[in-house]
Amino acid sequence: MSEKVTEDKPKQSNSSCKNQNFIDWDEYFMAIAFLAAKRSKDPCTQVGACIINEDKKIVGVGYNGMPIGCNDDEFPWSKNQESELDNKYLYVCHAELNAILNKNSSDLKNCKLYVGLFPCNECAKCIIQSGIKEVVYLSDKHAHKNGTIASKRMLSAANVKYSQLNPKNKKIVIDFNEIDWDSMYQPALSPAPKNVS
Ligand SMILES: O=c1ccn([C@H]2C[C@H](O)[C@@H](COP(=O)(O)O)O2)c(=O)[nH]1
Ligand SMILES: [Zn+2]
Repeated sequence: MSEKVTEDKPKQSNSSCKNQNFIDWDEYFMAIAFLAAKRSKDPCTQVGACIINEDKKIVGVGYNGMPIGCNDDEFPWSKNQESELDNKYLYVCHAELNAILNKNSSDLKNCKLYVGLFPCNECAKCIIQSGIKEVVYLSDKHAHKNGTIASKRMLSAANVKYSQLNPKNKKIVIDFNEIDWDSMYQPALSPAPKNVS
């Protein structure tokens, strides 16, 4: 199975009547990162990450969650408890780390990572060591924090490019009913079969 990697700009309408309402590659991979984030049990911040190779094939997806075997009903999700041991930070695996560890290819050399939030310094180290060469992120809300500043220093030193995505589509809705729309709302286009007993 291999789909053709095509130019991702929606073209002007032409006689082929193809759907003009498709999302571009960046939006597609970022949306997959966001969909993965929906699996996160973190009540405050759900982060997802999606890694693609040079052929635009997805080679890893992950979200922030407790390590395997660490029950996410038992480990804490708080962030403001007095004891550090009662807060999530010492335990939770970050989305980028999970996406890297979930890889389904032999290595991640020259891959590109899409992530909702700019990677922290610990994730930056994993990104660099894995061979990923580019990071595309959406939010840089922790830009002022030392962790983010250190992360950017390391990524730049290691020649890992990073850029903020400004998606054309600010919202992408997934509606499971859509698959039946042609028959439900356009009966004239798909008339009921004749002579069906
Ligand atoms: O690079 C990162 C940074 C953070 N995360 C995860 C880790 C935590 O589950 C949340 C951050 O929680 P806050 O309540 O917003 O402090 O985000 C990540 O996956 N990747
Ligand atoms: Zn991180």
